[in-house]
Amino acid sequence: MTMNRKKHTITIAGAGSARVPALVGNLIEMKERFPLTKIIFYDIDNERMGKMQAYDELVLKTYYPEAEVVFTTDMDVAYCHTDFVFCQMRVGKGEMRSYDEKMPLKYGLVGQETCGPGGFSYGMRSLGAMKEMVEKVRSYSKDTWILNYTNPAAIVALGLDRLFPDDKRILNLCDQPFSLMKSFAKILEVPQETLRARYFGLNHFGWFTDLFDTAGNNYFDQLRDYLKNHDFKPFNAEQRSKSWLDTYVRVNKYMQYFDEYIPTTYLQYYFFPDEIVQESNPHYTRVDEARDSREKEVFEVCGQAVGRDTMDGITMLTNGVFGKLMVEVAESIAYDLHNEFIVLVKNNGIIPNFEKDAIVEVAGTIGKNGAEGYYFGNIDMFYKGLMENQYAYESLTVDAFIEQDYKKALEALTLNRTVIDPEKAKAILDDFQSVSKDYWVLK
Ligand SMILES: NC(=O)c1ccc[n+]([C@@H]2O[C@H](COP(=O)([O-])OP(=O)(O)OC[C@H]3O[C@@H](n4cnc5c(N)ncnc54)[C@H](O)[C@@H]3O)[C@@H](O)[C@H]2O)c1
Ligand SMILES: O=P(O)(O)OC[C@H]1O[C@H](O[C@H]2[C@H](O)[C@@H](O)[C@@H](O)O[C@@H]2CO)[C@H](O)[C@@H](O)[C@@H]1O
Ligand SMILES: [Mn+2]
Repeated sequence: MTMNRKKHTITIAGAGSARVPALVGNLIEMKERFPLTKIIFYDIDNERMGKMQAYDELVLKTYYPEAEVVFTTDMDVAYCHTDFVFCQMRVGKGEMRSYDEKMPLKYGLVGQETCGPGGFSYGMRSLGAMKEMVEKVRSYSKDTWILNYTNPAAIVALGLDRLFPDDKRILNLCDQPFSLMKSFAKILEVPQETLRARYFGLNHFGWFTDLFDTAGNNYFDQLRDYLKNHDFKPFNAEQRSKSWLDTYVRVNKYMQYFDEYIPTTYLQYYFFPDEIVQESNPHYTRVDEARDSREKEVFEVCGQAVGRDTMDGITMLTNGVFGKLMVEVAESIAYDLHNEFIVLVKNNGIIPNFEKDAIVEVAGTIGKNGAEGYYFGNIDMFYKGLMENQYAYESLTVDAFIEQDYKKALEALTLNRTVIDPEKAKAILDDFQSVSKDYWVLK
């Protein structure tokens, strides 16, 4: 189906991500909906990006010959002339994620990529590189859209809003609600494309409050009853690592206590930290599992393309979540479609009885001016208390980064529901500081 839409240039920042080959597949699948003239692959690590370059080049030469393809480690080449930045850096890479996930376990604290003390340390790292990226992009253009996956999205989104308050072309994304809705669709045996949700919270700290389809059929009570009586499995359970399968099942545990709404998988770290710590292996955490599964599989497929000039016998990778969401968001902006997504937006009264400056995660639409959240209304005391505490942690973390303020960092960690104890907060903060000198400094 030829749509003759305006063509764009995109820059993939963090192109050494093991998720990028599948993102390229999504771009190929959606070339009529979101056509491109040029794709710039940018990373600071040429060796890592190089592991996938032969594949990226071959699959695009085969299925997207009209697109110009550039690989670079030069920030200026990456950002000087581009319509969209698809940003997915892992600042400090797996090496630092390993510290994020392992060091807290020494103190009986949750070790996780985006939540708890690991999320604090990761947020401090990401804000530095993200600030540098935005400044570089904006030194060339105020019009380039920055679509960002770089985590922890909660800290990055709030920090960039504080650092660039007038920049209206930065949009932070999370694929978790989109991914969970795919799993809900499979459970309910309905097409995901027709499903719509209502949701509220902060990033990786929220709840589904409704689920219905475009024909007006409501599925929320049916889904909630299912999840109270059956193990929750992801739509792609057969492809997921054990730690993710365990994560999904803990949603059932949460709902044995609180079943008004359906929680994101990430809330478990704040409700069952001790159990999760007990089940954690301080020598082998999610980063190791991801390296030995997703990364290993992707690098193996990409390795098949080295020296080849056809894709014969080589699978084209795609991803029904990460890459698909990013491209659909870019499409909705580029052509002002106002499609519905779960979006990260400034509260500003969407939840009237919650902090107006918080970045909340709610249902909404995306068009040429970015994301607009649907009005949600007041939230009950239980959720308000949880979110105000979490927002205070997020806000103090951003302050600690901007002001290089040790005391605010300690306050942030002490507030975090997975830490609480100031002795442990100080111990983990000092440990993280000792390994983070290349990324952040506190005075
Ligand atoms: N928001 C979401 O819901 C969501 C979903 C999935 C992944 N992510 C995030 O996306 C990012 C990528 O994760 P992954 O596992 O796919 O990637 P990865 O760890 O496989 O690779 C990340 C790449 O980023 C590069 N990088 C680091 N600093 C950079 C910088 N300053 N400029 C350019 N590139 C830089 C690294 O060299 C590496 O090649 C992470 O932050 C991850 O947490 C977010
Ligand atoms: O542990 P990882 O590196 O495999 O994934 C961490 C990310 O997990 C979430 O995204 C998941 C998504 O929720 C899941 O269903 C599947 O589709 O993979 C996605 C990653 O592409 C979460 O939203 C991200 O913030 C995490 O970084
Ligand atoms: Mn996410």
